[in-house]
Amino acid sequence: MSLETVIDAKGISKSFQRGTAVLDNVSISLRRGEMVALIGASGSGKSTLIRSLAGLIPIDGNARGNGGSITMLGEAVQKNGRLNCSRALRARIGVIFQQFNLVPRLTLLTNVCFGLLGQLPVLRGTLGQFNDSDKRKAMQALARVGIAEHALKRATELSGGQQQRAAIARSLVQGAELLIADEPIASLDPASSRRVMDLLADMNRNDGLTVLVSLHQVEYAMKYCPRTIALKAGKVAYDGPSSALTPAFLNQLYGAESEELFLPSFEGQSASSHDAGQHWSDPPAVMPHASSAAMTREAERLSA
Ligand SMILES: Nc1ncnc2c1ncn2[C@@H]1O[C@H](COP(=O)(O)OP(=O)(O)OP(=O)(O)O)[C@@H](O)[C@H]1O
Repeated sequence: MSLETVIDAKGISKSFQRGTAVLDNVSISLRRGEMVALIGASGSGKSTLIRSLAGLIPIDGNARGNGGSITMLGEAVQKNGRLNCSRALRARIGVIFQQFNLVPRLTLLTNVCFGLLGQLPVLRGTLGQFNDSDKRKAMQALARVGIAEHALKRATELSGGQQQRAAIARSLVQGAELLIADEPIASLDPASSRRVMDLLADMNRNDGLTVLVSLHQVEYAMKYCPRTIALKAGKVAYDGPSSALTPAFLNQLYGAESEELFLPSFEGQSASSHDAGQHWSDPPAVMPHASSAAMTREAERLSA
């Protein structure tokens, strides 16, 4: 694997209101080819971090000019509160959202063609004039994600899982080198969640895409992502192998959210096993956010 750093965020902070830091001096870096999970309790700052990395919101700056920086694929996205993301750089970064961000009244084919905008002359792109070659690329991407037969349906006619796969197809035609996904499976059922995570893992393995994916469900982080970064109250609380996450640490990370879920199956696992980087011998039956019986069954299936 190349050792090239493709995400480099240094000392970034973000406050929406004066004096309330949602991100507090966060530094993370990802190397090309990694697949990394971003986890944390609700409100810990995962979406804010993803949106900052994608150059969708400005990070905080300060008068001294040393307010943190984000560099992606070797180019500055923002520095000390100033956004500076070029069109060319945006074309190299795919962003996947929980709510898919497709244009509802347009067909899947057209939505996927929008992934080509960064490669087309501005006028043709602005007018949405896609030629046969563009459409062929979009069809190939839709076939890859397994929904080619729905190409001419409007986005609204499809299930959440199918729409998310279309959003992934859009990143495929975009030719993104780096994919940042903000809770892409949060609104999907377990079967659709697996398909989406399988696709991200396939793009990571076979296309060499670097993937940063925020997840509510720790079991998916452990199953799909060799490395996990955990946020707690806007700070990095853990950055290391997913296999070394311990029940004790996760209980602490999720606090009240996981109190009842973790205790019975995680007794005997101590914080020291986390420190020593030991692995769970038996993955837990129930994970944070696994509030329904369906999710419990899913966790068991994934850990089989
Ligand atoms: N545009 C905004 N204006 C004001 N506050 C915001 C804004 N966006 C996020 N916040 C606040 O920032 C904090 C972190 O939100 P964020 O969405 O990043 O958390 P999260 O970890 O992604 O949570 P969840 O898992 O529930 O999606 C929350 O307290 C939220 O209310």
